[in-house]
Amino acid sequence: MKRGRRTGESAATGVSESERLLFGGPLAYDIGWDQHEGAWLELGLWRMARDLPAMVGTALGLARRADAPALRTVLGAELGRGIVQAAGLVAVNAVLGHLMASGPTTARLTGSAPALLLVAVAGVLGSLLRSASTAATGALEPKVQRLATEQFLALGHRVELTAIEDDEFHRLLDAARYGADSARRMIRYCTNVLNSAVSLIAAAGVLTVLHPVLLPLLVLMTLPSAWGALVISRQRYVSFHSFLQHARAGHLLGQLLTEQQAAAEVRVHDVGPFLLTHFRGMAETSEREQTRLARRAARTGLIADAAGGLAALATYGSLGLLLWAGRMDLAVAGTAVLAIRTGASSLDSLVLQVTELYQESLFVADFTRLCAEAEARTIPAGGADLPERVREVRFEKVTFTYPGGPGETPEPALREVSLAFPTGKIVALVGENGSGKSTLVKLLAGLYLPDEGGGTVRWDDVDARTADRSQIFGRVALMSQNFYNWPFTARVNVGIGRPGEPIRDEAVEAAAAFSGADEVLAGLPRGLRTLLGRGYRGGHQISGGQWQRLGIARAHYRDAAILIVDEPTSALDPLAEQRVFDRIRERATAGQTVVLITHRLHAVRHADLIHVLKDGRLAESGTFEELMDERTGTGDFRDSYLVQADAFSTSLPSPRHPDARQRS
Ligand SMILES: Nc1ncnc2c1ncn2[C@@H]1O[C@H](COP(=O)(O)OP(=O)(O)OP(=O)(O)O)[C@@H](O)[C@H]1O
Repeated sequence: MKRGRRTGESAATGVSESERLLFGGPLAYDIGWDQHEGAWLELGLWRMARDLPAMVGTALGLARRADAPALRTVLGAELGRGIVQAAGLVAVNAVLGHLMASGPTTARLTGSAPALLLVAVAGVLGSLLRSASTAATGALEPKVQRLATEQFLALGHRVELTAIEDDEFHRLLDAARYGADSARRMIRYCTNVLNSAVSLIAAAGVLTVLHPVLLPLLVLMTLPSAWGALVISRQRYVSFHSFLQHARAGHLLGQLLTEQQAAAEVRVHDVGPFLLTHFRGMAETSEREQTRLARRAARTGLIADAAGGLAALATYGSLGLLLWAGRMDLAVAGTAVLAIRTGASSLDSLVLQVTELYQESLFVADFTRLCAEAEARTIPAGGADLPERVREVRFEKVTFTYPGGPGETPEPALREVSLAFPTGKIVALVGENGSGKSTLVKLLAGLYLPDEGGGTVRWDDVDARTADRSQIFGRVALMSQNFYNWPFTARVNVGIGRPGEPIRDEAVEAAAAFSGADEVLAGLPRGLRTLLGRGYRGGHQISGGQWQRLGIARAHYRDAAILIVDEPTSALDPLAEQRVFDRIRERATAGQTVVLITHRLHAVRHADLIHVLKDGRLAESGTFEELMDERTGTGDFRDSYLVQADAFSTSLPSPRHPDARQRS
């Protein structure tokens, strides 16, 4: 029943044509939360009362860690303000008592003077305490946000790669990012709640003394607005979750229109109007949702106001009745009206602040859930030590499957693969697109582990599953197909290969010479200090091949035991490519293991060992000669090699470039 109602809430907006066309289906949907989390979404008074303390505890815990003295100042000042307000109310009561007593006006005025002075002192003290609280809150909030964001980012970068690639985990990451901001806002709401609660207690205390029936009436007056605020808050929260991916996709469309990478195609292919149309399509879906929410909020607000009005009528009616029946003095009734007004506004503000606090706390709960989930999916720290000098890394019947989406049963990307990477050798991995080469080297690099019961990757006798993964990472330099172009200086683009150490310019220059990036550096306006990335002051753009040379330099600078190069030279010109392959051979001679993935089969002639993958299985292994020999090879490698060789078989004029002639 509840599930149906909730699903209906967001389904009401429908799926836009843009979502269907660009993203293949609805992005605003209710999955996950209903099915897995269920009860935590139930926003009711009871649940709020039960969960809120823990959530407030989380925010206050963050605040204490961020700046304990500032937190103490805020709490002390707010508590003080409440007490001062209570004293002020009592003093007002005394003033009214004196003014409405019988006797000459001068005597009544003189009699009320001390109480009046107390009212004034309470006002001044209240202002001082408020400014102390404002200053401390202002200092505390950004620190809490920084701490929460840092915690979020620290967890995010330590989780397994499979978690980062998991759609559900990504949704949680999105929500938790918002939760870090919520932690900041919670501090303000916490102080407001504290303040309203103390002044409410003061007003309630005064009311109870005046007449016991006034207190329940005060509570009755506020219940409808509490209900209204809760319902609206719940609707907003459900909507936020339903629209998380939709909002990200809409943002993406906006970004694509102005992004540098897409800029050329956007203009030449005239993609701009297409993207803009769909941006509007997506935005209109969001607008419909906002309109729907606003209508429901207006309806809920009306009902709450009507009920609140009836309750106010009952309260003031009861006060009138008490006066009429002579059960209350006029002075007491005056104070009662004042206390009811103060109490009602404190209670209103308390309810509003608690509801806001609760709404924020739900996002902080996402943050807490992310922390727990990330903790469970974090790459474990510690483990078995790798041998000082590893003789080989061995794959034994390794099967690996990428996680599938809901309702999918994905096929394994690797099936029972057994092969070895001996130390100090050049090992080539070849095979068709999608045959599993990149997946296999990610297992070698420790980024993925084999399926449960799906074989073992061994570093000599140490199983990668139980090994200290940071040691595996430390042994590997990865120059992957999709290496990252860091939008920093050229120096950092190479030096980030060893991020834990100060960058040494001589080593950076040596690494650049290794990959041919020295020529790139020579052409940069500020050499190593040139910022690589348009869009920032002094930013410089380099070509795809030049980025690749820098990427290879970075992998070399890392100076790891195993150098994995996945299609390292796809963007290099032929001479630069030849130079890189020559240098890679030198590295292997110097004792480094080189794992080379390439589709240019002539480049693997000099490999010590070639593994051929096909449909996620090992098709054959051997030296170039063995694979080319009809008696020892299966033909998988030979056939592909001959197809490529055939393209070059016509006799060509000899090269003019001296380097090329030397090598031929
Ligand atoms: N992150 C991923 N999530 C899910 N499936 C993936 C992921 N990466 C690769 N795959 C799938 O795993 C299979 C093997 O992909 P892989 O990238 O290892 O192939 P490859 O041999 O390196 O291909 P190519 O020569 O085109 O680079 C493919 O079917 C691919 O769709």
